[in-house]
Amino acid sequence: MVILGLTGPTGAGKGFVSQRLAEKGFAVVDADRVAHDVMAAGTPCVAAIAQAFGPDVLRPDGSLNRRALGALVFSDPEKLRQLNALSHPPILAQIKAELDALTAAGYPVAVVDAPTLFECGVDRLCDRITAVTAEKGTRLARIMARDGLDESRARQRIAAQPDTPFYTTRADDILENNGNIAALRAAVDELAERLLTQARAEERPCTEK
Ligand SMILES: CC(C)(COP(=O)(O)OP(=O)(O)OC[C@H]1O[C@@H](n2cnc3c(N)ncnc32)[C@H](O)[C@@H]1O)[C@@H](O)C(=O)NCCC(=O)NCCS
Ligand SMILES: Nc1ncnc2c1ncn2[C@@H]1O[C@H](COP(=O)(O)OP(=O)(O)OP(=O)(O)O)[C@@H](O)[C@H]1O
Repeated sequence: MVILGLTGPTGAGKGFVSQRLAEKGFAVVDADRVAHDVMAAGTPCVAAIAQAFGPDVLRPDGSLNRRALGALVFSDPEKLRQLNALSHPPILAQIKAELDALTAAGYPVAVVDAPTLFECGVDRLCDRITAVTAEKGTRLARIMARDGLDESRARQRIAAQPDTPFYTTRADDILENNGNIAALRAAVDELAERLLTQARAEERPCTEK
């Protein structure tokens, strides 16, 4: 199975790209969804987070108060490092397990959509990596609209992530998403064709010299 890692900074358009690849029939593992699963109420990860950050990061029902935790970690690099150290190992283990299951089920291509692909170590599971990028002002406007963030919160979230070259210098392909949705869709469809070609080449028995 060919594994494509999809990464890039917040608001660049990874979610749209992975949704389009899913429409094309590819299996998609959404690292944000996996993160929600491993940090659900009652998990060892949430217990460790509450111990490290205090009871205010929990709701009365024991679930994570994501807004409160986000406000803490996105304004303090040391706290973000601490959260990553607690959350990334179980996220990586769960993604690996899901990819193993997809391989066993015979999928030709799987896509992992992960904003922290490199930080989590998920890049080491991937055959190809595509970085989705867009200009900072565009990303700012997109996440303010999508997540209902005020401008300072949105800027804080962008500042908590590495700059664009961190992603582009480590990726095999770059999808620049500064245009309209139709342009992005066309670029994704072209990427999908290339992935299928690679998957077919891997499946071909080695009878040719
Ligand atoms: C801090 C948390 C609780 C905030 O939750 P909230 O629901 O408000 O935001 P959400 O998870 O949707 O994240 C919004 C965006 O922030 C960025 N982001 C998330 N985690 C990180 C991180 N560790 N480092 C840098 N950017 C991050 C991503 O672009 C993400 O899409 C949450 O982001 C979290 O638990 N992060 C640590 C786990 C992680 O790295 N998740 C990313 C998937 S591997
Ligand atoms: N080319 C585009 N034109 C207009 N809106 C766009 C475009 N690309 C993405 N969007 C919108 O911008 C928002 C951010 O895109 P998306 O959620 O795909 O980003 P992301 O890279 O997954 O971000 P995050 O890491 O924060 O989850 C979404 O509401 C999406 O619909």
